[in-house]
Amino acid sequence: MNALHIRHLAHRYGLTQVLAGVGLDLSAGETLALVGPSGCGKSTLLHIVAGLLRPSEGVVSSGFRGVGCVFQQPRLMPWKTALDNISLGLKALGVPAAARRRQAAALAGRLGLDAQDAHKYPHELSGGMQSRVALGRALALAPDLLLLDEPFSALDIGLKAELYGLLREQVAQRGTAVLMITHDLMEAVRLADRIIMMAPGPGRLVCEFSMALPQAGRTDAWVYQTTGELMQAEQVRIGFGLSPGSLPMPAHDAAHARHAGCAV
Ligand SMILES: Nc1ncnc2c1ncn2[C@@H]1O[C@H](COP(=O)(O)OP(=O)(O)OP(=O)(O)O)[C@@H](O)[C@H]1O
Repeated sequence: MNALHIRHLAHRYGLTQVLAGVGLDLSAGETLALVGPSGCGKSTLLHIVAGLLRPSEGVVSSGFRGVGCVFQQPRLMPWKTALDNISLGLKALGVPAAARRRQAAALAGRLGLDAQDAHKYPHELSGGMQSRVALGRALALAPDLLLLDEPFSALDIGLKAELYGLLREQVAQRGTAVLMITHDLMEAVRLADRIIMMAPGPGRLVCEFSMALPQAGRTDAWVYQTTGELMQAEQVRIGFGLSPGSLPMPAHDAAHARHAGCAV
C-alpha cells in the first residue's frame, strides 16, 4: 500500500536548527493535519516531503507516485490564464489540448471560478481566487498524495465549505492521502483523521490526536464540541499561545478532554 514514512528527520538553515527528531507515517486515504505556532517548521517539513528541500538528517521514504502541492504562495505562472495554470500539469502528462481545457474548466467550476475568472491572468485574480487556481492545478493531476499549506486560509466560509467537500470527495473516491498545514483547529478537526501538534525551538512533534469519528459521520455539532475539547488539552493551549486554564470548561467537556488523548 502507498505510504509515507519519515524517521529521525532534522533540518537546519545554516546554523539554525528548525526541525529535530521528526517521525511520522501517512497511509493512502488518510488525512493528517499539522498544527502549531508560526515558525515551528511546518512549511519546512512540507517542503522536505515535497522533495523541494533536502533534510539535514533523517529518512523520508514515500511510496506515493503522484504528488500535488499547494503552498502558502499560489506560485501561478503570471503569463498564463487561470484555466491554463490549472491544466499545466495535464500538458506535461501529454493530455490532448481539448481534453485539457475540458478537465480544467470542469475543475474551475467546482472551485467556484466562473467562466470570466477562468480566463483572467493571476494579477487580475483575488488572493482567494489564486489559491483556488493553485488547488485546481494540484487536483488536476489526480495525485495520490496532496500536500497542502494553509490552502483555505484566504477563503470565505461558504467557499471553504465547498472546497472541504471537494477535498473529502478526492480522499473518499481516490484514496488520496493528505498532509495539510492549518492554523485553524476546527478545520483540522473537520477534515483530518489525525492531528499532530508541533512546537518550536527546534520544531518537533509534541502531541497527536486521533479523531474518534470517520470523516463522513462528522456533524457541525461534533466538530464544534471536539474542537472545544481539544482546546482544553495543555499542549494545544500552549501551541496556540493560550495560558493553561484561561478558558472556563464545563464539567462534561473536562471529562471529554481527558478522553481526547495525546500521543506521539
Ligand atoms: N529559506 C530559509 N532560510 C532560513 N531560514 C528559514 C528559511 N525558511 C524558513 N526559515 C526559518 O525556519 C523556521 C521555520 O519556518 P517555517 O516556514 O517552516 O515555519 P512554519 O511553522 O511553517 O511557519 P508559519 O506557520 O508562519 O508559516 C522559521 O524560523 C523561519 O524563519
